[in-house]
Amino acid sequence: MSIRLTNVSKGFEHTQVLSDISVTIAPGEFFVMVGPSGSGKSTLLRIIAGLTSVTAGQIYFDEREVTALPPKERNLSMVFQNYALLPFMNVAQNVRFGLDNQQLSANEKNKRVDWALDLVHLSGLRDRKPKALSGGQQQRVSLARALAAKTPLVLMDEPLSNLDAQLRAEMRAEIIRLHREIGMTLIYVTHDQVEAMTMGDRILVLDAEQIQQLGTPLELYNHPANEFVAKFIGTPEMNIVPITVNEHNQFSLGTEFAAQQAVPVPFALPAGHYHLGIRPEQLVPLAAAGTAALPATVADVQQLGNDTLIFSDCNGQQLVSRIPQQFEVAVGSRLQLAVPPQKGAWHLFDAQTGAAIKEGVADGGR
Ligand SMILES: Nc1ncnc2c1ncn2[C@@H]1O[C@H](COP(=O)(O)OP(=O)(O)OP(=O)(O)O)[C@@H](O)[C@H]1O
Repeated sequence: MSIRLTNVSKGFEHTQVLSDISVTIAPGEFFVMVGPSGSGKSTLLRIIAGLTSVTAGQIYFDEREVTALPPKERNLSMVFQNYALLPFMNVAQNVRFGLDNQQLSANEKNKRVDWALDLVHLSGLRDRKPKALSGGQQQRVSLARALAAKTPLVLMDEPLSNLDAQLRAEMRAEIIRLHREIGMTLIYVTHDQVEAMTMGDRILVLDAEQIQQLGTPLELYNHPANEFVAKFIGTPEMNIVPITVNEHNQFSLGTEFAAQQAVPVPFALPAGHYHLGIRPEQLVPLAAAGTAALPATVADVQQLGNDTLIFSDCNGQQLVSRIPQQFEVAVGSRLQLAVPPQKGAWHLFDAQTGAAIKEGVADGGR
């Protein structure tokens, strides 16, 4: 089922939450909506479900307008963060309960329950009550209940946020598998950018009432539309620092040109003030002092086992580097951070608006 929102806005009494949201979701897509707390992700999902009305705009399912339809007429199912299981029913009864709205024979309902429990690997626990299940198992029951209805659209609102890290990773893989097997349209809300990056065909980043960017995970990572997306996607977050470029194509960190810190820009960049974004993995120390390097002082080191994070100070700007190995360096020592020579590692943003500078400058006038 395809989903289309046109100019959807939503305000509550004292707050505007969504303004003019337009988006089309393709049939069978795994579509993730991500954003910080309070950005309106759940509100947008509830609008699609029919649980919250819009202030303006229209919603279409397969080109049929559903804006005014109640949830039970929209042919969808939902999975919530808190599982929403009924404590006095066992696992099989909870799954069957999700079929109550459907005109199916008792035999067909039994088959659906068996099928859904099998899908989530819970057939052996069908007689247990929810309180005798782990958090991950309870979440599996709520998944089974949503899947048993075989609706062409499934909505999930932070379904994994009550689980510990290991279970979360397991359930992530499980949901990806279920989506692949069943092929329903899946709209998934999370505030966790790792979930968004690893699960979604496309990601919609929501903030300040607006769509900040819509694209595939790697489009967002490699070409963030603005500083908000650049910082939101990726861990540790992208370094974004003010730079000043002079007429000799040299730059220094900071809002004023510092001649003693000047480093050549590896491509033509008009003089001016910018915000420069560099991913931590693209800002690694040079073995020896080089011409295109930023001198920095190590402020902190975090050994993660497989990676080392180095936090440093360069001309008053805080920077973080990620080195994909164990790396010994003392706090207080001096480092030369190599300026990445490839243009793709440079993310330039407008110093006032934070919008990515795409044409003519960062891409060298392509
Ligand atoms: N029924 C309501 N009445 C008034 N304000 C509401 C209502 N529901 C949500 N809001 C407000 O709308 C804004 C967005 O809430 P929403 O739950 O959609 O955000 P979210 O991005 O899902 O956040 P979180 O990640 O914290 O769940 C918040 O400021 C919230 O206080």
